Amino acid sequence: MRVTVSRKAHFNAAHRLYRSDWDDAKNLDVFGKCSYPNYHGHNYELIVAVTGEIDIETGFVIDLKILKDIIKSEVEDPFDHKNLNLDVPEFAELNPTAENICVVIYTKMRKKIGAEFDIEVTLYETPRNFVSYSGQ
Ligand SMILES: Nc1nc2c(c(=O)[nH]1)N=C([C@H](O)[C@H](O)COP(=O)(O)OP(=O)(O)OP(=O)(O)O)CN2
Ligand SMILES: [Zn+2]
Repeated sequence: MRVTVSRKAHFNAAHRLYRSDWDDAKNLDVFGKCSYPNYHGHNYELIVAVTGEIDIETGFVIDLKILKDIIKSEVEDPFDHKNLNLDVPEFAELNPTAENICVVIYTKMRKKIGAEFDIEVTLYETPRNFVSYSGQ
């Protein structure tokens, strides 16, 4: 019997969507207002879902305190109140779209959470725009 345990988190961050090998006009055409040169912010909402067997002794799939601490150290501390393009090394050469941010977070989670667990990361960039990744 596999059960899913989820933890919500949030971070505020600035970004700009653009490709340095495109001129400003093409960036504006493709990425719209998210390509504006002076950056802009989003209130990102994150859900990390961990699926596994319930431990007979504890009744836990995973201790939510452990999940909370992993999300804090891997996502909140490095991303919150940062400029993703300038401050976060993973996005130095990677466009910080919601899709790419979601995959980066999944990869960081995957390194910290045991292989016996399945993980799904859902990232809301706005209340109506969200993406999910589960390593497929
Ligand atoms: N596939 C993607 N498309 C877009 C992304 C993305 O990351 N992946 N990002 C953006 C913008 O950064 C942003 O998410 C869109 O902002 P906005 O249009 O303001 O979104 P809203 O939900 O506020 O828009 P409403 O029209 O009010 O619903 C664009 N595309
Ligand atoms: Zn944006």
